[in-house]
Amino acid sequence: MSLIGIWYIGELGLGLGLGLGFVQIFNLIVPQNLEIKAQKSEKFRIGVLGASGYTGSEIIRLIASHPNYQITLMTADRKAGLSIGSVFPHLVRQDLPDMVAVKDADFSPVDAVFCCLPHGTTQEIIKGLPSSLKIVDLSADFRLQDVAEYEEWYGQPHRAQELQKEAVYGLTEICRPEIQNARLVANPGCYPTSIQLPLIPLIKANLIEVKNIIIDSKSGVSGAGRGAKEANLYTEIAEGIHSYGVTRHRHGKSQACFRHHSQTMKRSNLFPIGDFQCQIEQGLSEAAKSKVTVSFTPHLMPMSRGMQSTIYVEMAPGASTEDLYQHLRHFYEKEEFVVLLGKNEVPHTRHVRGSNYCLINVFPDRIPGRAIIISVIDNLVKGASGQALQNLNLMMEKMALNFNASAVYSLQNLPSFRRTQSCILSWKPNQLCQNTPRVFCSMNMAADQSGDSRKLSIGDVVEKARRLWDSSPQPVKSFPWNKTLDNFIQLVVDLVLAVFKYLSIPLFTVTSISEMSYCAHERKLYLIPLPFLVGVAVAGVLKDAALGSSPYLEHAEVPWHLIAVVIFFTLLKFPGPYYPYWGRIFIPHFANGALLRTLWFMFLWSRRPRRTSENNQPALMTDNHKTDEA
Ligand SMILES: NC(=O)C1=CN([C@@H]2O[C@H](COP(=O)(O)OP(=O)(O)OC[C@H]3O[C@@H](n4cnc5c(N)ncnc54)[C@H](OP(=O)(O)O)[C@@H]3O)[C@@H](O)[C@H]2O)C=CC1
Ligand SMILES: CC(=O)N[C@@H](CCC(=O)OP(=O)(O)O)C(=O)O
Repeated sequence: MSLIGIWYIGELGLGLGLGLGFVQIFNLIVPQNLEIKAQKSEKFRIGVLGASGYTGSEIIRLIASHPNYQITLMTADRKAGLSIGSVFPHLVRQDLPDMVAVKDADFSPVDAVFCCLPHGTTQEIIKGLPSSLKIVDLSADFRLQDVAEYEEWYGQPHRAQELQKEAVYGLTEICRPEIQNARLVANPGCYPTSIQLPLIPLIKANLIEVKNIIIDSKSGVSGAGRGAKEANLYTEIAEGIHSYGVTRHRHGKSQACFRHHSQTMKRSNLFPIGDFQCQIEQGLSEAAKSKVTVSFTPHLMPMSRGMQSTIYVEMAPGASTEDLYQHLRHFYEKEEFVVLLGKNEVPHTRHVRGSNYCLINVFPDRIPGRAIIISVIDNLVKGASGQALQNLNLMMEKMALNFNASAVYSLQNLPSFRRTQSCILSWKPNQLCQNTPRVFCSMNMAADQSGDSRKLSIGDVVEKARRLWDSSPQPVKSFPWNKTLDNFIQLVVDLVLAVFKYLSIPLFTVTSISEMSYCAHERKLYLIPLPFLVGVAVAGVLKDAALGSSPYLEHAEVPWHLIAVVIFFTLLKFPGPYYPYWGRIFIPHFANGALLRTLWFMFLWSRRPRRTSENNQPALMTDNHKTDEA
């Protein structure tokens, strides 16, 4: 029993020793494989169509501190030809190109675009964009899956029906896998975002009834865009609130109608506000797998930005508000931007100004069996540009992997790229210093207004580190940190390999002793040379057969055929104690013979004369080459 134990340990030791010996030889043969190349990260080039609008300017503000994006193109309509600083002074320190008209735009230096244009205009423009571009569209033009319904609501055929087929709805937290693979993402509107984020998980979990859902939403005036409209004048909005699109808002319910505040304008300027199967019902019906109809009334509030949706629902039989709350909390616990507040805490629009958060809470209604859900967002960030940036981050993640595939770029830079999904958007203007210059939120943004003060995320810590880095003296910044790290890693690897290399010799000795001891115990010591020599011969035959089958192997950078032989014979040795009697006498020695001969081949391989770069061709020896050499 003890002999078998020694034999078994010895066998494991030999396998380990040989494996590590091969690693060392592999290392000698292809040192360039371990070389970590410190590559300077390149940035994706971004176009913002509609940069002079509210959502466009928010995209620019958010991208200003994005480590992987750089804006190379901006368009405007009436403001074409102007600099962004002259339109939005809070962006004056940005080093950005002037805005141009879409028809004059050059899309060649662009990898992806945010399309922040009015509905209707967008389809035509997107249709004309190069098909290589990734697109996040903030308008309503690609949100409805059925183009017939688009036609019904907008009174004209959808002008990019092929694109509609590939468009993916961009409710980030719900549609993440589809967004990752998309080329064209239809960003949800602000109302549908604030409503669907709490409702879809509850409907999917059958925790609420899909009938009798009542939604009361309130929006800041920036939701209507920057264009001058009589209904959005200060005197029309201040010191009061009003509902609009009652029973017929395009996000909520289905009747051809026009934006309330346009009604004093000429009819040709009117804006259709009805989508037949509107977004909210489209999303909720998909979650419920049956038609869902909601009561939805939007309101205009005397505030520049922010949105609250108060949602009244009937709970499923047996469900409690605690169940609803716990389900949502669990559903979003790994999400950076959707946060369930503590018990009894009421979400305020003030708490999300300028941030990408959606704050949610669930309260019991006084009517038994009903619950009240409150959800707040910033309509311009989570309701538009912030979510659009989240979506582009997802879409570009795959591209980042191919971006510089030859280098270790993906390993070195992808984590930081991923982090941008959270840290870049949880950036709190006026609270944390970013890459200079600092960019402030355009509309009435004051200190402490934008973030959730309780939340100190990893993003904050990263930002602090970045601040520290930015303020470091130049010698610290120019020190070759990457190379130092590479050298350190190389040193550790060399040390580990050296330790194992010298360990493999005693391990091999122990192994041989254990195998011979077993044979001696069985009085079969005299038989050992036989399987050993057969193993030696078989290894030679296998090597020659491999080289004969593929001439590439002779000049390959790595002796794959020898590695394969080693793996085969090591595996052959592993089940040693379980072989029948004669198998235990013969097989380990047979494998040892083959392994030793293969190790010798590897040693010769590592000492073989290297080809020079001029002599780098003859991987495949053609007859011509042979003649030339002769
Ligand atoms: N505001 C919000 O809260 C939300 C808006 N959205 C959607 O995002 C899109 C943009 O909204 P928002 O930024 O508020 O709108 P704005 O009115 O503030 O901006 C519109 C932008 O589009 C440009 N533009 C207007 N007409 C044309 C045209 N015919 N050709 C080319 N460019 C044109 C404008 O240029 P110029 O200024 O030079 O005229 C401006 O840059 C809309 O589809 C909107 O529904 C979605 C969610 C929320
Ligand atoms: C206050 C105001 O006018 N709000 C806009 C909605 C903004 C929004 O949700 O964006 P989408 O239009 O792109 O969906 C409206 O009611 O039409």
